[in-house]
Amino acid sequence: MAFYAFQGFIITLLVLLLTLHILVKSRRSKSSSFPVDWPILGMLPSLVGNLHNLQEYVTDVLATSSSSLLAHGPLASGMRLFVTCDPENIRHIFTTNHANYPKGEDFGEIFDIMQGSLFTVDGESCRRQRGRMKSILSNPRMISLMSSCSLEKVAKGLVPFLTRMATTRTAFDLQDLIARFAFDFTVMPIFSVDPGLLSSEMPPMDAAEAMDMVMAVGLLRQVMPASCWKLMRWLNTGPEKKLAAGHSTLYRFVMEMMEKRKAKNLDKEQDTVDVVSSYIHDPEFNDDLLRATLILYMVAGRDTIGSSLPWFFYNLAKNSHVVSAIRKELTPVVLSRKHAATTSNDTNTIVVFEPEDLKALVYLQAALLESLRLYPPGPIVRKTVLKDDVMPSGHEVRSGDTVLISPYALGRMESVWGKDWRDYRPERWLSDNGLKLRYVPSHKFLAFNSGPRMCIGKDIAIMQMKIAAAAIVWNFDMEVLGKQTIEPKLSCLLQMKNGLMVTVNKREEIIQV
Ligand code: HEM
Repeated sequence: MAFYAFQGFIITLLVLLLTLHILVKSRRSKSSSFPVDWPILGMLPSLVGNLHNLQEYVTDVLATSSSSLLAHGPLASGMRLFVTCDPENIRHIFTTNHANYPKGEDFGEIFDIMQGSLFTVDGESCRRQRGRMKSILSNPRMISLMSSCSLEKVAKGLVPFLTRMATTRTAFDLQDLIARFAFDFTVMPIFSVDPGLLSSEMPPMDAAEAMDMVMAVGLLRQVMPASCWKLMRWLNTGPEKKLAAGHSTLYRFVMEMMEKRKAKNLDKEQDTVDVVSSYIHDPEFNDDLLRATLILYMVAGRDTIGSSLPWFFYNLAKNSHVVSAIRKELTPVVLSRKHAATTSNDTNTIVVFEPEDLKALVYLQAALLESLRLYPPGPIVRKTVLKDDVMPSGHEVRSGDTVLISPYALGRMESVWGKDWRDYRPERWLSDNGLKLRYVPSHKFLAFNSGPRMCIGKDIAIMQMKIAAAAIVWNFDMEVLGKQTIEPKLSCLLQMKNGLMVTVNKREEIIQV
């Protein structure tokens, strides 16, 4: 037994060293021309060699493999991967035969900070926790609280900051700003406490950075043989060491928020509506499960919206006609407000839009969805195979195989979106007369997942993004600085590796009445 453990350790070590060697070489050469499956080492060298460019690499490989392929891990690892972005396979995996494709037990190990919460479980536990979250997130008072938190942060945080940057003509990192904004408005309805990342002091973002670390190391843990990352965790080295520090930071953050919430004596009040109040008296949610669930709420809202909006503004910066079309759609809302107002006829003041103003705006929604097509916050989804099965594409998968589905590649397949898939074109989401949103099935547009594990917060998310997008687009002109390399970071979250430096100008003479 000890001999086999030692042998396993040596093989893992060798694979690790070889992998690091290839990584260093490929960083120097910037090459992405490895074959997918190597003898003995399987797909590991090509994966590691293309880590700097992973999403594009997976997209290229899938585009040249009829949207699906089987690959192998190193010989000793027994790892088999099925990678796909074929809509028919996606429908099969997420809906028709979804019981055969759970997240799997190792998913809970990979995202151990949320272990036991809905994010990591399947089966009965998933059914119960999902039902609970659905009822919390469909409560009109919760929806209204979440919208008002975003609105407050737009009016009191985002807009004053942008006005300052416009007045002083200062360039800033939009991704950093949105990260602060999304962190605050996500945490507020969970704990009834404003963490204040988007305030004039711009405090350090330790907890937000720890969440980024969970997602970055989460990706490495998904593509590496488990023995590799577990060895690094045991040795407390490399990314695993940083992750351990990130976990401590997040635990501390949740504890601090709970203390601040407690000091407000909210649990004595009957009508408290925050997320904590929905769980705190439930004996099923012991301290660990409660903490994991609260972190899941933070991840679900902050990570997704925080990484979507920078890509949205990046797309707008390259497509000024879309900016004009959004402003055209917003104009009647502003005019009707102006006509309703009796005291002011100043057309140049800042306008912040209420959820009711924005519900019916289909072009703005289409522009957001089109950005999510090209830049889905979760670029890779992982499932495991329970029983041997045959995919609609004809590929055979075996019990224990890992399935990787790429929403990033799916949004870029010519076979799904046509020859103009590269173009950012909100019109593809609209009916011919432009008045209604077109129905696009979720197995062709996977940004919000598909089937029984579909995102529960989709409508809330769209509203929160509309609130921020409308205020920024209406009140400011934005320009992306030249000479930046805009590319995805290596993470489960599609963030920009180097941020997004922009300048803004306050719009003048917005409406000629
Ligand atoms: C742009 C915004 C958003 C996108 C693109 C998005 C996307 C997704 C995706 C892809 C999943 C599946 C994750 C997985 O199973 O691994 C998911 C699940 C989930 N989302 Fe969202 N989400 C967004 C915003 C939100 C917001 C604002 C909330 C809460 C207010 C939310 C709540 C949830 C919950 C609770 C789940 C877990 C469902 C389950 O595991 O069964 N999401 N979301």
